[in-house]
Formats: sequence, structure tokens, C-alpha cells
Amino acid sequence: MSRLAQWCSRVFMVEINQKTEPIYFALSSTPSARNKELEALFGSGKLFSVHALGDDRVQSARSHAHLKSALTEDLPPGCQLLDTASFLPDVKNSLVRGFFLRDNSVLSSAERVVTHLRQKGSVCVFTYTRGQNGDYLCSDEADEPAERERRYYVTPAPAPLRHPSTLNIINSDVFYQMKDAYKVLQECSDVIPESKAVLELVEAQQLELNSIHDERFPVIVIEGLDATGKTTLTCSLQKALGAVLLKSPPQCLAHLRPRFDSEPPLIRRAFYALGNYITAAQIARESSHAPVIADRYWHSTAAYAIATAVSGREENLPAVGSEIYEWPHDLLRPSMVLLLSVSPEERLRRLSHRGLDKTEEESQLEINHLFRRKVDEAYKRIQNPACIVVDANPSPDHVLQQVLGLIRNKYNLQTPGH
Ligand SMILES: Nc1ncnc2c1ncn2[C@@H]1O[C@H](COP(=O)(O)OP(=O)(O)O)[C@@H](O)[C@H]1O
Ligand SMILES: Nc1ccn([C@@H]2O[C@H](COP(=O)(O)OP(=O)(O)O)[C@@H](O)[C@H]2O)c(=O)n1
Repeated sequence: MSRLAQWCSRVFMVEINQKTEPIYFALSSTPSARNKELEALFGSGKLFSVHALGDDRVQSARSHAHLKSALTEDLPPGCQLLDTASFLPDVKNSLVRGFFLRDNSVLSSAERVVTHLRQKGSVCVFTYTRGQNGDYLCSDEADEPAERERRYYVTPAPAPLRHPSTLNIINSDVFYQMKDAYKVLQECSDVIPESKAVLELVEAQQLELNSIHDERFPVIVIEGLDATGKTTLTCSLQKALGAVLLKSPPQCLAHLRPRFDSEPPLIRRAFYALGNYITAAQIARESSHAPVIADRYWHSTAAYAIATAVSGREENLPAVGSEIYEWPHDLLRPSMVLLLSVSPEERLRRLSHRGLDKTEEESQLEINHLFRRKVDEAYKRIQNPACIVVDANPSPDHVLQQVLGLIRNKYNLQTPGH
């Protein structure tokens, strides 16, 4: 079967604007009636779909990221790059991400970029042109000559029940047991040597974990978007309760973080997932003699990963109660998770006062209200344990008293010296 014929079972999704519904289409051997949405997508220029090829998931993920930067850097004026994905409707793990390159330039400049990519190999390119009857036709110039003569028409497809960007989350963006995240870093240890250091740290902690008894003191996790006051509150709680303060990712991974932050989601998220298991071992150890306060933990890992993976609007998130929001069965569960919530205006005010460097993702939060809403909503949907939302708009002392009230209500903890 030709390459293009294999894609006939798949549906393509193109997002022209994250705020609006994506456009769905399929390839068929019969033409279809004219369709306004498709006309809006194709316009009058030429269109190419490009996706990276790879022998394994690590290589595919890295090739996709390289392709994105190559296309963005070489984008000629008058051309537009759109995120796209193809998938089998409602079939888990069937999503393949790629790009649409729309060429409305006078000189058909995108064609030169695409030809260059084809020559370099490891990409699959389909070309879309307008037929005499106004239909849109898809062809693959790399296919055998006989196949190139066959006609594949672009036909509109219905929106699937589950938003396609949710199909691959499990084990690509969120990991539900340590061994799944561990495997990802094992698979990339040749191309990212720092992975070995992470794996060694995880192993050392796991060995130690086997000799630790069940925790006795409460373990309280503080969650929230950047600048919601986590650092301020966790430091005050540490003093007020005579607690041990821990972080996820743990300090021992801090120097490796920039390396993994620059990698595609599969690798980056596996790194943060493993960070939680190292923090879990530290929690188990410390909670045998004092209360523990943790600045971020699993809720952060899952909520940011889900919100990044799911494109478009908040409504595209997996529904409440989905298995995506379940806690990993092998990860230590905290006694209480508090989510600091501040209004967008107050959060921006705090960010601007702080004036520190922000991670790329955090600066995206500032401009991307949609993304922030998705992170916040995903935080609230995570279960077992779910988080308790705390109004963190008032003064630091007011927030501290509010949280101490919640903790004491549940655990009858004494403030040192009282
Ligand atoms: N309750 C509060 N009211 C006003 N400003 C606050 C409050 N809590 C923290 N801040 C300020 O907001 C900024 C971000 O707080 P921080 O604790 O660093 O947040 P995070 O750790 O969540 O990123 C800091 O400048 C801090 O002094
Ligand atoms: N437990 C954690 C902590 C952070 N993270 C990631 O780290 C980023 C936020 O960490 P950060 O250090 O900028 O946040 P602050 O703790 O500085 O507010 C998020 O974008 C998450 O993707 C994670 O995945 N899991």
C-alpha cells in the first residue's frame, strides 16, 4: 500500500486559531461537496502537511521539535505555520503531530523550504492543490509513479467525541507508575547522557525507601500557578509548624532541570515525574519525625502536562472523572493538598513586582490566558487526593492564618513554643 493510501483511514485536525473549533478532514477516493471551512483553510495558495518520522518514540519526539524550529526559522514571508495532528477517532495513542504550511507568497517560497526538508529526509510531506472542479487534492511526491496518478480528495470529517489531543496523554505526557517514566529516560540515555544521573538518583532513593516505615506526621502539599505565593506560604508554614520543607523537583535535580526543560514533552514530563518519586522518598523519611510541607508535587506535574498537551479551549480537557486525573498508585499520597488561587490581575501584579526570570512556560502563561485556565482546571480535577482551594488574594499573614486553621482543624497540630 502507498504511504498516502495508509493515511486514508486517518482524520486530520488543523487549528487555525486556538480559540476556535479546529477543522477536521479526511482523505477519500471520491470528491465531496464544497465546504466553507475547508475553503477557509486552503484559501487560494498551496498547502503542505509535514510531519517528522522517527524509528522510536524518543527520536520521533525530538524530530518533531527540530522540525518545528526548522520550519519556524525558515518561514518565508507570506507563509503560515499551523499545528496539526492526524488520528484515528477515539483510538488511544493514535495521534501523530505535524504541521501545515500555508503558502500565500507570490514566489511559492514554502515549496523551496519543503523541497529542502524532503532532501534532508526523515520527514513525510503531502502536497495539497486545487483541482479543476474546485476540489482539494492531496498527493505524495515520494510515492511510486503509479500511485502519484491516483486521486485523493480532501473531504470534511465530523469532530470526534474525545478531543484528539487527549488521546496520547497516558505515558507520553503523564506517567502513572514509576517504571513508565523510568523507561523513557532509559530510552534516551544515549542522546541525553544526563538521564543516567537522574536514573541513578531514583534508584538510590528507592533502595532507601524500602527500609522506611509508614509516615506518622502530616504531609501538606502547597500547589498553585507561579507567583500565587507558594514560596512565601511554605516558608511561613515551616516556621509556624516546625515542619520540614521539601520541593518537587527536589534540590538534587535542580542542576539538571534546564537540560530537560529544553526537551520535548515526552522526555521533559518523564523527568518531572521521576522527580516526584525522589521527593516521595524524602517525604517518607522526614515525616517519621516532623510534619512535612511540600512546595509542588504530583498535581503540578500532571496539571501542567495535561494543559500543555491539550490544545485549544478548556472544554477540550478530558472530562471530570477521567482516568487521566487519577493519582499514580505507586506514589506516596500526601495527607492534604492546598491549591493557592489568586485573581489573574493580582497574580500579574505579583509577577511584575518580582521581576525574576520566568521559565518559557510561565511567560506563556502571562500571555496565554487559555493555558492558565486549563492548568487551573486540571489542578481541580485531579483526584485521590483532590486539592482544597485556598483564596490566596489577601495578605501573606491572612493566607497563613487561613491555612493554619485548615491544618489544625484536621490534625490538631501545635505551633512550636505555644
Ligand atoms: N499573600 C500575598 N499578598 C501579596 N503579595 C504576596 C503574597 N504572597 C506572596 N506575595 C508576593 O508575590 C510574589 C510571588 O510570591 P512567591 O511566594 O514567590 O510565589 P510562588 O512561589 O508561588 O511563585 C513575591 O514577590 C511575594 O513577595
Ligand atoms: N512537581 C513539579 C514541579 C514543577 N513542574 C514543572 O515546572 C514548572 C513550574 O515550576 P517553577 O519552578 O517555574 O515554579 P515555581 O515553583 O518557581 O513557582 C511547570 O511549568 C511544570 O511544568 C512539574 O512538572 N512538576
